[in-house]
Amino acid sequence: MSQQLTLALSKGRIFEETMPLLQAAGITVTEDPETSRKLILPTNDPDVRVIIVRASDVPTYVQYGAADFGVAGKDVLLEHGGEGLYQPIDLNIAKCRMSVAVPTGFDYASAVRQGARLRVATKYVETARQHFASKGVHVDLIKLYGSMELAPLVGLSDAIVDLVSTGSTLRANHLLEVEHIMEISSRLVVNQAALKIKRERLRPILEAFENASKGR
Ligand SMILES: Nc1ncnc2c1ncn2[C@@H]1O[C@H](COP(=O)(O)OP(=O)(O)OP(=O)(O)O)[C@@H](O)[C@H]1O
Ligand SMILES: O=P(O)(O)OC[C@H]1O[C@H](OP(=O)(O)OP(=O)(O)O)[C@H](O)[C@@H]1O
Repeated sequence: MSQQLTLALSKGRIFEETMPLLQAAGITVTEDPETSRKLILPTNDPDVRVIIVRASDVPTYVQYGAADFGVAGKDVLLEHGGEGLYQPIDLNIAKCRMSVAVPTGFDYASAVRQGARLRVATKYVETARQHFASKGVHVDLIKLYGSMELAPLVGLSDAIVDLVSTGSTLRANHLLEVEHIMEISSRLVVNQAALKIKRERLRPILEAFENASKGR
């Protein structure tokens, strides 16, 4: 009996950057999530389907087995905690870094030296909490769901923890990167039960992903 496989992806850069890896496994998604309103997309393989979810929801769908595997950023996986997930491959896609940034006029180093309590806005509260705790910096974390760069400009926070790639969003908002927290890329995540039950079906796909991502 053939086994159905469900892959969870988010729209945008993860979907786009995963397509060449899927193609290396002989799988083509036959509808475009940017134009289709469908959340379950067919592929050329009748046993493989792709579900479109929010980037931060990918680990949850995979954890509970609603998807057998998915692609999620390290930022998202650290916030989720990784429970129930096997993370075999760094796909080397959607690369960026997580950093602390402040308005250009704010003397972050002095504030930290003086032991000031800083208000930090971020979507990544768990990672930020660990980062500042490891440096002994006192912070009040303010949870946001997007557009972190706005927070210090309107007095919501002194600093932000956000993702940076080209730096153009920071520059456009007169913010300066003052600390590098970690490099970020996206990983393949697999439901632990699916890995056992559907091992034979998953194996060639995981191998193709691994080989294709090595060359990146
Ligand atoms: N500017 C960037 N350059 C490269 N990779 C990035 C960039 N911004 C985010 N990423 C990576 O891509 C992943 C998906 O980002 P995307 O913008 O599609 O979702 P999101 O808006 O962060 O998530 P959600 O919709 O759940 O709020 C992030 O989790 C991160 O790992
Ligand atoms: O350093 P940059 O290249 O400016 O990228 C950084 C921006 O990218 C991400 O946002 P989002 O995914 O909303 O932005 P994007 O789609 O414009 O990259 C992130 O939250 C930053 O705001």
